[in-house]
Amino acid sequence: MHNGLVAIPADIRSFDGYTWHAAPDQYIRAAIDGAGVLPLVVPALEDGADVDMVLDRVDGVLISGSRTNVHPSHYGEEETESHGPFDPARDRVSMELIRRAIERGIPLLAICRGIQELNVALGGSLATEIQELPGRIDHRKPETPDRDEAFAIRHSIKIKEGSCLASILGSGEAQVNSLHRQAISRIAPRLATEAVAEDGTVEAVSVIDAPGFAIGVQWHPEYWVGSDHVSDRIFAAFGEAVRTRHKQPAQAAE
Ligand SMILES: N[C@@H](CCC(=O)NCCCC(=O)O)C(=O)O
Repeated sequence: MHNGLVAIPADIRSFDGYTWHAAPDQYIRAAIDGAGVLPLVVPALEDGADVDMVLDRVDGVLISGSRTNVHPSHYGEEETESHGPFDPARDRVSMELIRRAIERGIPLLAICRGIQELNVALGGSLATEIQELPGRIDHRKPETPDRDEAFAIRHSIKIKEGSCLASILGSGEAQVNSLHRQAISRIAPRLATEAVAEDGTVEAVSVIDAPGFAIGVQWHPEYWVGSDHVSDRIFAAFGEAVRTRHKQPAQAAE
C-alpha cells in the first residue's frame, strides 16, 4: 500500500482535438516506486484552485518539469520570444500550491520547472536561454529521439557542505542530467543555494527555516529512479518526509 498522498500540479496540453490536464508518467512512477506514495494530479486552472482544500487532503507536493516556462510577468519582466512557451494555468495553481505547502510545512519536492516556480513564487527571478550567457555550458535537452539519451547523466554539480541536500546525498560532487534553457537568476530571499553546476548555474535550493522538507532541483531525478543512487536517495528522502506527515497529520489550515 502507499504511504501517503502527493499532489502533482498538471500542465495544460492539447492533442487529439482535446485540451488535457496532464502530468508525465515518469513523475507518477518515481512517486510510486521511489517515494512509495500515491500521486494525485491537480488540474491547472488559470482562475485558481482552492489549494488549501487539496493540501488538507495530501501529505506532500511534487512539482514536475515541463517544456513550458513561467511567464516573466511573475518576476516583473516583459515577455519576449525567448521566454515562451507559456502555461499560465500551470503557473497559477503550481505557485499557489508551493507557497501554501511551505507555509503549512507539507513536504515539497520541486523539479526543473518546479525549482524555477519555487524561486519565482518566493520572490526570485529567472534567466532565459542561459546557454547564451557568458561562461555558461549548454544545459538544454540533447536533440535526440531517444528518451534515455535525452535524460542521460551528463554534468557534475557541487553539493554544499551542511546543506539539506548534503544530508541526503553527502556533500561534494554528484553527476546529474540536464534539460533546461532557463535557470535561477535572482534567488528568492527565503531560498538557500544547495548545489551549483561547474558554470555557476544554481542546481538545487532549499527553503530557509521551512517547517518541513522543501527542496528544489534543476535536474531530473525522477527519470532514473531505480538505477541511479542520487535519484533514489532524493525520492526516498521525500517519501520518508511524506510518510512521517501521513502518520502525524498537522491540523487543517484555519
Ligand atoms: N522549461 C524550463 C524547465 C525545463 C524542464 O522542466 N524541462 C523538462 C522537459 C523535459 C522534456 O523536454 O521532455 C526550462 O527550459 O528551463
